[in-house]
Amino acid sequence: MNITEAERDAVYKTIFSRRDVRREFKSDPIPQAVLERILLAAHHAPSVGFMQPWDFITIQSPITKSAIKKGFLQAHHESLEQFEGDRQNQYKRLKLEGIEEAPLGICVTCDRSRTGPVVLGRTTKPEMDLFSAVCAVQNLWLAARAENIGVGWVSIIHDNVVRNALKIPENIDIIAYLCVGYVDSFHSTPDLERAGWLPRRDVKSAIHHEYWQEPSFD
Ligand SMILES: Cc1cc2c(cc1C)N(C[C@H](O)[C@H](O)[C@H](O)COP(=O)(O)O)c1[nH]c(=O)[nH]c(=O)c1N2
Repeated sequence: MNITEAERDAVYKTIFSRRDVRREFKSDPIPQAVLERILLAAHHAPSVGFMQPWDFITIQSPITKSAIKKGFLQAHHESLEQFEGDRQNQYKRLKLEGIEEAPLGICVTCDRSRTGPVVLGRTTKPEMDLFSAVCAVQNLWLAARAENIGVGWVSIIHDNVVRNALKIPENIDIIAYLCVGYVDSFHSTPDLERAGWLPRRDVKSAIHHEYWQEPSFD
């Protein structure tokens, strides 16, 4: 099955216009059929040894969201201390989550023992199962963008807060807490770039030929 030019262009359009969304979520619920398509796309991510270690917890309850938000605020406060001077002031002004505004939360987890202790492809790099779950997050993010749904990843929160709020057993790893909801539009550049936090690197500085070279940033 060949991909047509129009289909190829749609894939690139989706990739380049995907954004991390933290604000401007609309309260419209996500129809069940749409959510199922997005989660099916996530479930079709590549995984080491085909172990499919992920699970997806959907969160709609305001009480649960409020517990997550509380955890974010605590971790956000701690993070603030890591920056100094102007950078700290700039950090303070950033909006870094949409936990309560987004109609839906999705927590992606990883069961590292899902298919037993020995996994094809994980024997020399044990973290490959975690990376597989991140591949599921990326599929989810892109599928959501194709549905005109925004996704924001919140990692400024301690695992134990998410674990307690969502009753996640100790043997399950927490990969991502995602805020999910419709938005009217997607910004053409990342929020952090627009806020002057960091610019996008020139792709040329990321591509090396034959061997590693110190990237130049000019
Ligand atoms: C693993 C991981 C973890 C986080 C993020 C991303 C990833 C990959 N990002 C989003 C991040 O800031 C964003 O992707 C970059 O700024 C680039 O912007 P776009 O995603 O292209 O819009 C993110 N954003 C945010 O506001 N709060 C957060 O806690 C996090 N955490």
